[in-house]
Amino acid sequence: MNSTLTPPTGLRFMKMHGLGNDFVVIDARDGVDPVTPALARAVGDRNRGVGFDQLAVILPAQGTDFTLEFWNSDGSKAGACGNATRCVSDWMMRQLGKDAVTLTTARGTLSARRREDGLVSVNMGAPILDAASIPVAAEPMHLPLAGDPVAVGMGNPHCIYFVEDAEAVDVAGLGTKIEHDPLFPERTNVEFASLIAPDHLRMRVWERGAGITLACGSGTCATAVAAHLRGLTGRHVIVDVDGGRLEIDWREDGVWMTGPTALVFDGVLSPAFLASA
Ligand SMILES: N[C@@H](CCC[C@H](N)C(=O)O)C(=O)O
Repeated sequence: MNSTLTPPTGLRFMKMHGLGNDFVVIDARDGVDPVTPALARAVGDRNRGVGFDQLAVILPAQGTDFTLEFWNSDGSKAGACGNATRCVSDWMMRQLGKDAVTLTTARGTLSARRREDGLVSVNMGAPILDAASIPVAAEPMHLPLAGDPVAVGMGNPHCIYFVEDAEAVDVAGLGTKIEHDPLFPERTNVEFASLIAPDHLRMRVWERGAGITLACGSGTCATAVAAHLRGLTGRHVIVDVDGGRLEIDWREDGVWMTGPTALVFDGVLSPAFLASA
């Protein structure tokens, strides 16, 4: 028997995605958190590992139903990941036999629930609009950069450009440049959005630590907040991203994001792979 294909022991994982924003999820509630930056990079390698945009680790509850931490495929940590939060919350709701859960993340306590249409909503909390907390070294509503972008924090930093045609933007070229702009001491995610109607946006994204992704939940929330603050939209918007459609509702109690979730497969990282990571 080939021990690499059928390891006697190893590390179990699930593969999930929300609108093509894909995740490896490790349930570490019963043991120690196994993830290091090197392991995150190795698992995130789409040729030699499993491949993901983000790695989500479920950790023991801390006064909520569970704790969730996030890694990017470059081995950096992220304070928020909206789509992974929706996907893991959906799985946890099924595990716990509930239609709503609360979770602890680096940005605080979040809540999620299943809607009657089967889509999963998460309250991503209030947007962060003060420069020091985003963090960004300028006035967030009008950054001193060509194109007049807005900075918004959702537990992670976002730099949002409103453009005539999001399809025409060189997302990789501009995204990598802005991600590393000195205005952002912790780097930034970068969104390019165009207005379709006062309740409808088109958005493309460059994610800090992951590059172009098909969707970014926190980025979609940040873009909806920025669009409303700029007077372009109301507080409820549909956002078309490369991987599909998200619904954002900025309410009194926080920014709610709703969309589909998918569990694709589960598997085991072999001892040989873990030893080489
Ligand atoms: N895909 C995510 C965001 C993931 C984290 C981001 N790349 C960061 O470093 O802040 C989402 O759905 O929110």
